[in-house]
Amino acid sequence: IESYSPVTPERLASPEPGNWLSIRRTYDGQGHSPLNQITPENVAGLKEVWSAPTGPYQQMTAFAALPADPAHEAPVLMNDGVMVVATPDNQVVAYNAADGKELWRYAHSLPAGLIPVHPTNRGVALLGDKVFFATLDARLVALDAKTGEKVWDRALADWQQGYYFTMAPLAADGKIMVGVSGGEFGIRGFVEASDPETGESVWKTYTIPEPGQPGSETWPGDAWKTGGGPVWITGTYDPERNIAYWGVGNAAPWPGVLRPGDNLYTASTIGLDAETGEIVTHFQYHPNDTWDWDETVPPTLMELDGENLAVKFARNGYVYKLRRDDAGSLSFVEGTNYVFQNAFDGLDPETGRAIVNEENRPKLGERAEFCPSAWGGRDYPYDAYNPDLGYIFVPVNENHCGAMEAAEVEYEPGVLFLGSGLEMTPTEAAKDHIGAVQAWDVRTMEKVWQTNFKSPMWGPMLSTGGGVIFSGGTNDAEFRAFDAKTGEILWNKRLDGGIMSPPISFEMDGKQHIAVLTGWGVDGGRFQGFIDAAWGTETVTPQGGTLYVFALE
Ligand SMILES: O=C(O)c1cc(C(=O)O)c2c(n1)C(=O)C(=O)c1cc(C(=O)O)[nH]c1-2
Ligand SMILES: [Ca+2]
Repeated sequence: IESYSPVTPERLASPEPGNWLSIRRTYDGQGHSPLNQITPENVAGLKEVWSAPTGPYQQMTAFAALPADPAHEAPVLMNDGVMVVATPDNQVVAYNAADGKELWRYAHSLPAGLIPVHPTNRGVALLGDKVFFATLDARLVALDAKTGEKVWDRALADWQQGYYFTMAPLAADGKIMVGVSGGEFGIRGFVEASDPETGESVWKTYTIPEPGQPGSETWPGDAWKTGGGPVWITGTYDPERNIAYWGVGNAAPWPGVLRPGDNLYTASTIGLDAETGEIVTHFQYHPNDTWDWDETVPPTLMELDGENLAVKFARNGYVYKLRRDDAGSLSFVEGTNYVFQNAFDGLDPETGRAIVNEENRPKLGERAEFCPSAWGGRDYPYDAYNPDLGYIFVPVNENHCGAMEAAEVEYEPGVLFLGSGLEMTPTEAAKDHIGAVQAWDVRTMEKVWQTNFKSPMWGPMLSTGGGVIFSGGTNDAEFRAFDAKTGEILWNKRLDGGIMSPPISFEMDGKQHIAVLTGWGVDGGRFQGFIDAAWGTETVTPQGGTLYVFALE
């Protein structure tokens, strides 16, 4: 690449309307493009401009206990005509946005014996003249953005002990931050910041406190050492207060009865001082997680009517409106369930603490049923926020329940540390629909519309200034445009594979474009597998693996 526009901190904090420089475009996680040429009136005229296969996968061993196909979950980033994307098998590819021509490709070599439980990658971070990505063998890699050549590469944890990376790094405050996966292996989760030039560690903050640290009193004995708390979705960031908000996943092993206590900071949002890594605020969605409800998606940040807010659709089936005070501390405003949920009796109206229904809580040697299942009201796929409307759009799955029966389990490094089986059963109402997109008005915290799909919904959302939202996510490989105000489907096109990656919007030659990647698998595929098993059906969704670009003619 001859001319590459360096990605400055200023550009990351305030990207040009025509570019998409970080995975949700802006640090607040809104997934919103201000471009407004594509409108409800003209979106039906959207046509493919070009498409490019991301190429064959490197060989990866399948996870025999719970097989899954690799899935594209990375958005393509757009920087002044250069597009960069990461593939599920840890390749990074740069394309010319004008014609889809491949500019360079980097293939990270994965060690023999690696068995990815979640074979995916959620994208790269751009900073300066480098591209950063985090690998399934727990390394952080820096590439030269002009050539794709490796600049440095460092192991942040030991993959043989069950640590791995699936998230896109966060480039903020002159650092590259990344959180670690491995909640199903009894890891001790962390977020680590590295120096972009040298790769050296700047700070490392564990999500599970050790004895003596605040929150350690919420863990019995040595349980903190293997307590889980993975962080596998990129944090949102408030540049003004220099706080990054990260979501912390499930506690390990799964059944809460094996580790009595609140188990901070599992199933929480934590706010880290980007300078030091210090935990400056936290909000726990449910104490003593026992449902594998990773709360890893960070809250979406917005300023509305002069208030700094954070809205979180939790995997536990409740939506939370939180306030961020002048120091960036989180406090509960209100919350309600957005799908049917019978694990809680409600939320404490003052604190937002979940009031757990003890009857449905998994116990030792006794099967307990709960709704929604472990995959929750929503899983990984991002919501998006339209600041003009004050609406937030969230992909959900409902009408499915789970069950667990707790059993004692011995920790062994690098071996699944679950303490329960995993069940998922669609309910009678699932015959009508499982997946849906919901729109909520953040002012009133009321649902404005809901558009249902018979299929599960595993598609991250894109919001645009023209009042059109885009997503895939269903097992029929359709890519759709919806009216942001009503939820009406305005346009749809079947692509070469199911879509689990976030669509983006960018400008080229004065024209608004939409780009998205196909690539179906990981937990959306597993979830479909459980439905097929319950109903005796066989759903085949093409795998895809192609980058598509669309524009009006
Ligand atoms: O505990 C963990 O470390 C961990 C990691 C991941 C991941 O890194 O993708 C997922 C999950 N858990 C998980 O529970 C889950 O439902 C899930 C879905 C997906 C996906 O890509 O669709 N990843 C993950
Ligand atoms: Ca998990």
